[in-house]
Amino acid sequence: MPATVILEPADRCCWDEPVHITVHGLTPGQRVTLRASLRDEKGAHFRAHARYCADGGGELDLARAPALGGSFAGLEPMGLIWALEPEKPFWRFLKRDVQTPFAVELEVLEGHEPEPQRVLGRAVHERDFLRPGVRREPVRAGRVRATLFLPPGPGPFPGIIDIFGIGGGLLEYRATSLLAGKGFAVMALAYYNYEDLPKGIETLHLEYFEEAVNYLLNRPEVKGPGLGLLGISKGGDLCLSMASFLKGITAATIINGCVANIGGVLHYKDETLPPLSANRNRIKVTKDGVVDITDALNSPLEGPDQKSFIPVERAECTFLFLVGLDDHNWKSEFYANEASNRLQAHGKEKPQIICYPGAGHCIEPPYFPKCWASLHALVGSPVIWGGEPRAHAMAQVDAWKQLQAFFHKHLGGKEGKTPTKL
Ligand SMILES: CCCCCCCCCC(=O)SCCNC(=O)CCNC(=O)[C@H](O)C(C)(C)COP(=O)(O)OP(=O)(O)OC[C@H]1O[C@@H](n2cnc3c(N)ncnc32)[C@H](O)[C@@H]1OP(=O)(O)O
Repeated sequence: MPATVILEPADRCCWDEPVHITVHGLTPGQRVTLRASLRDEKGAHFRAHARYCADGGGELDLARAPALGGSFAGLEPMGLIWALEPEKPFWRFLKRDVQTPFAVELEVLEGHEPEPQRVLGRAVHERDFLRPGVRREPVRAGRVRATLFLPPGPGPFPGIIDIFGIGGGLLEYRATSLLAGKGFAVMALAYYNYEDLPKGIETLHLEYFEEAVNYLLNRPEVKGPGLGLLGISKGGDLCLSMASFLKGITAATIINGCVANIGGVLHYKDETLPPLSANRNRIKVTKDGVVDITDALNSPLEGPDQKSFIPVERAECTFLFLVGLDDHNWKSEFYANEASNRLQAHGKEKPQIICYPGAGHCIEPPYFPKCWASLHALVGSPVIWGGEPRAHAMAQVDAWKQLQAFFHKHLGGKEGKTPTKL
């Protein structure tokens, strides 16, 4: 008898939302393997599988039945999504075109063998990045190259600028997922390696970011008086520099950022922050032959590298630091603590720091599969990012809630603190 896969919500939902998966029409206690797969926009194939047993009524409910092994084990209703792994080595899960969904194919296969045989049931779940009603507007204003996402309705909405890290380009998936139904006007901002912006990161000017802040604050749909900033990795130190040097910033969330300027020289008016230097002799190679750069950077507390320390004490905004304790890109916890020390030494408010045990560098929106290792544009070879898959997945769900609560609280909107579950 063929099995029926029931999805709730049926057919589609947003990427950051859970889907409830049940299978009907199995025999009591039947052993089955569930397999999920999707193909990204570059054709790379991602797969996950888990072994289950149907209950006495011949039903399998992933919210109640623990996985008995496979890509993960235990009660993990969303495991088939967050445990997706690329077939291609060193490939990172990314969404480039947020206007199209990812289609996740789910198959129910007979038995628990490593290569299961007969397909008993099948369903496709489309996972969207752009909710109905959300407006996507490319921004080409002065020098600013960005994409603005506006919630339905006239607003005004709290405004956020979203900045990614080394690699450049313009990634929109976090801005749009964050925006979707959550009431923020979010502008994903490119700053290099995109259209007519500089190709490299060697020299950046904060005046570019200032232009972006002023642009967003002047939009009639955006509620002032200040903006939120969200940055990961190199995007994190850029947010710290923006908050320290520029006006109009109310709240900043830094995901695994550095308290020093990274990668290239940063200019603002007559001030310059040199990049934190590194010692390539401290780069390690793991037993799998992949590069680990955790120890490569010098300390921003010592010698000439102190000049790269961002003067966070000048910032007038509130900070939230989200830290993966298994970050293998760099020492995110140390940097967050040093930012906190510097702020407090100057009589500023102690920032909120949330540390996630077992989470790596790339803390993405919920259910993004963890990338084990991928090309690092500055290093020129694949590097490991860190993170234990389950802990990393749990951290992503919590971090997502925390940063939204933080922005709602400080930019106006729903008040409230989300207690961390970890
Ligand atoms: C000693 C040094 C110490 C240095 C410390 C440095 C600290 C740096 C702090 C950071 O910022 S860490 C990086 C965090 N960055 C991000 O989270 C941004 C995410 N961006 C990326 O991962 C890449 O930039 C991206 C994969 C999006 C590249 O996008 P592109 O649009 O430029 O890709 P394109 O299609 O032009 O391909 C460029 C290269 O990327 C590769 N690529 C593309 N998509 C990929 C994918 N999905 N996964 C892995 N690799 C990918 C592609 O194969 C190709 O490799 P090759 O140059 O070897 O041919």
